[in-house]
Amino acid sequence: MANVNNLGLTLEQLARLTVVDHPLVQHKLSILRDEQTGTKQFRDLVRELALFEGYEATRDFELEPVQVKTPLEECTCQHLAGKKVAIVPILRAGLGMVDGILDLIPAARVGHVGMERDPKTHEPHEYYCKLPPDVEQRTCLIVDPMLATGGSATAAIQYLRDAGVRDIRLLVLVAAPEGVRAVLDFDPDVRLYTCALDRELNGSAYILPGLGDAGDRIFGTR
Ligand SMILES: O=P(O)(O)OC[C@H]1O[C@H](OP(=O)(O)OP(=O)(O)O)[C@H](O)[C@@H]1O
Ligand SMILES: O=c1cc[nH]c(=O)[nH]1
Ligand SMILES: [Mg+2]
Repeated sequence: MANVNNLGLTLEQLARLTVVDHPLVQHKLSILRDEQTGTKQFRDLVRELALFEGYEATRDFELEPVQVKTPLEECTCQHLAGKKVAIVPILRAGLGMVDGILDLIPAARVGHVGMERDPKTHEPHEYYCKLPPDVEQRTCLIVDPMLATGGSATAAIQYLRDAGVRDIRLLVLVAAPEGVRAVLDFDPDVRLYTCALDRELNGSAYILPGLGDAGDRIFGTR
């Protein structure tokens, strides 16, 4: 696995990278990587890991005081200060992470960005995009289990920037060093969350050790 200190990132870029290394996350990720893990369990784990990661990626959401009357007395509590959120899965594999985040933020809107990598050039091709009409007022959580070359993620970030979105956070489960550098170099403000920093890409731009093709494993299309 890669070490966060050996990625050649600047201190400013390091501050925008979070590796979610909670023991439960690492345990679930090990099962996800296992080639013996079947479609149903794989899909369940992607959803659960997205929930854990969403918890970390929303840690700085602002609160405001609210008065609550318990059965015993009134007290001042905190509730979310009305932050509006959009979840933006990169199709297909990103769809697997949507429900886990919706479990945390049920009022979030969902936009879709359809990208497919060309198997030879590894360049992403956009085939579908649909965002909520007020997306520029929302914090956007782009979700995709895999960050390999970074081509798909940077194209999705550019699409959201063109739509006027200011607060963009990219949530992936497994990242290659190449993809981490590409994303943090590409956009000076995006924040990146990953559960694992893997070693490298192979000649077909698949992540090593990785978990194979996330889309095929989620949807059983291999
Ligand atoms: O960082 P990159 O080099 O762009 O690679 C990562 C992308 O590749 C995979 O999608 P894929 O194109 O296989 O589409 P799918 O989700 O429909 O399987 C993955 O889910 C990412 O979107
Ligand atoms: O390892 C990889 C790279 C891209 N897409 C995947 O699904 N897996
Ligand atoms: Mg795929």
